[in-house]
Amino acid sequence: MSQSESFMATRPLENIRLQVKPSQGPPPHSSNIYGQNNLKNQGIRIVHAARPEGSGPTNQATGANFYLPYMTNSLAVKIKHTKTSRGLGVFTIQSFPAGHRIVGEGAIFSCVHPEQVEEMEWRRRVVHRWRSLAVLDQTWFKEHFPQIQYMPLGTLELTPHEANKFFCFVLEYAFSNIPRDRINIYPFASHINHACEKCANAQFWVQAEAPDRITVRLTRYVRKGQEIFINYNRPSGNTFGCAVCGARDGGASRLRQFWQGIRRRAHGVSSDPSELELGPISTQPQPVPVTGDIVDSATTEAPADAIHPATVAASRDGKTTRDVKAPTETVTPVGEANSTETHTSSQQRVSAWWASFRKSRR
Ligand SMILES: C[S@@+](CC[C@H](N)C(=O)[O-])C[C@H]1O[C@@H](n2cnc3c(N)ncnc32)[C@H](O)[C@@H]1O
Repeated sequence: MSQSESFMATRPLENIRLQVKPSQGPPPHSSNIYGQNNLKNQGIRIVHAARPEGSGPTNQATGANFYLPYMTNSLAVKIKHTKTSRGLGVFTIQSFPAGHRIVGEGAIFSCVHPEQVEEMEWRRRVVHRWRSLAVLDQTWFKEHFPQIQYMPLGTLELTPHEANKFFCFVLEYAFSNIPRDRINIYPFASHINHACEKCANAQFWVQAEAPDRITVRLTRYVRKGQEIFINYNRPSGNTFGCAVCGARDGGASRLRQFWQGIRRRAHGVSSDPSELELGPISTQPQPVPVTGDIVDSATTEAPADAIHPATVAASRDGKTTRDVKAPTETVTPVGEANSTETHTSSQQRVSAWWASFRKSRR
């Protein structure tokens, strides 16, 4: 037996985890996570890279015969590090007016909605979905989302740790489609960070029908280099606050409101929502969330062909409640209730004392 044969005999191929070297840079037809596109300077925008003839489609959502939809927005926005705990974010490459459609793109990863199947079955399908991606797609996905850099390439089994991290990633980055049967991850939209309703400078819609394309529109004028924010609109709130004013879902103290005002002005945002320069989409029906961590901002009034907001987050047992109000920035000043109570009781004490004083004088 030759040396290589003995190696194969003792270590069957399926038990060997491939040692994948870091790539030497993005493939020439794609952009890296910073939105740099080699072809951009030549004025060429590659939307889809064709699959080799005869190979099956990668994208289950669209059934289209292409590898991942590559950067379609690299001339309008770029992904870069926010230099904060938020990690990456989406920034404009030039100034845009309110109402501008800043992102319009197809999903790069699509799988069954967690509400549709049992948890274990959902997990199984998500892993299967990853393993069935072409290696080129997996590589691109990993380069684009640093959170999944640890994922093995090809059809290798995931370790329980890798699988768990991947589930969390999918739930954190995916948007639900409107029938709530699929969730999708998008190249740019899934990198947009959260801000409260007042501070978000964009809104998002997911197309009503397959292929679940997402559209992000600006709700106000955005200067070159500013970060794009959408409101995740999760009824159960986020573990993080608004990226601009720091407001937590569900309210802020008066002091926090004061700082919110200052920070908003520093970001060029009017503190009075009525003064905001709103784009045409502000006339769309307001988002309606669902209970649990899963947010679907679809409204019953939306036209049949409307595209509208829908985000998926962590929980999988949320039920749809279409009349729940979106979390608003209702502010309960700290200590106000107590001070009112104190004020009332001291008034009562004074009048009681006055009554007894008058009685004693009689
Ligand atoms: C859909 S991803 C957004 C892109 C992400 N920042 C990245 O690095 O790729 C959602 C994650 O971004 C982070 N994030 C989004 N908005 C945030 C905010 N306002 N403050 C802090 N972290 C935020 C949270 O970690 C959240 O789980």
